[in-house]
Amino acid sequence: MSILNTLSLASYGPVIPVIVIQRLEDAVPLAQALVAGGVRVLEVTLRTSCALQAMEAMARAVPEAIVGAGTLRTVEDVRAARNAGCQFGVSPGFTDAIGAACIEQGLPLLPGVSTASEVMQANAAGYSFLKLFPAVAVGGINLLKALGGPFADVAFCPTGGITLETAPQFLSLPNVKVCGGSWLTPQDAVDAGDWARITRLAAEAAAIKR
Ligand SMILES: O=C(O)C(=O)C[C@H](O)[C@H](O)COP(=O)(O)O
Repeated sequence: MSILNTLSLASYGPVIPVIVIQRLEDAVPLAQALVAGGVRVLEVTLRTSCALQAMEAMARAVPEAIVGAGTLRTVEDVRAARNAGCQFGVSPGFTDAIGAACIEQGLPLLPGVSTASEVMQANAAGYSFLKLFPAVAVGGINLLKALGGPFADVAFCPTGGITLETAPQFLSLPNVKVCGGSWLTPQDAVDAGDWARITRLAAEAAAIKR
């Protein structure tokens, strides 16, 4: 399945889990656990050395999963994510180089921004669905409401500091289509192979009303 634009990712559910894979062998059971809980869009951060292999393994073994690469920081990261078969990319911030590389290589990008100037820079490069990162630290709900004035046509995926309890407040804003968060995949649960707990966390997140 190919995703035409990143905004369509929001149609799969209210939360995109931000995943850090430390051990390659955890990748497939973790993806299976999230999908079993009703969460299909998975952002795997490029923060670890096995991340690219983890994405490939998830995409191959769990066809219901829509696997994307997070933490894209360079043009090389974009190329690597594309080669690993990722269906979308997410960057913590925005540069014209990342924006252009994703368009050139056909990788739908959810670029990160945290200021009005960065929103304008991303818009100028053709992006109007943006990750607000780190969402809570840069102003959270108040910032999103304020950005909704001048940027009424821009949609956001706030990520950074959001929890199961606070996600509904974010999702009630007209310019928030989906939230990102790492709370669905706590490191201690992954380390312990507690996939049932991750399925429960995924099911709770998938059930959030928006
Ligand atoms: O690694 C990346 O690419 C990031 O952009 C950072 C993550 O999106 C946030 O760290 C998730 O935030 P928490 O849900 O507060 O853990």
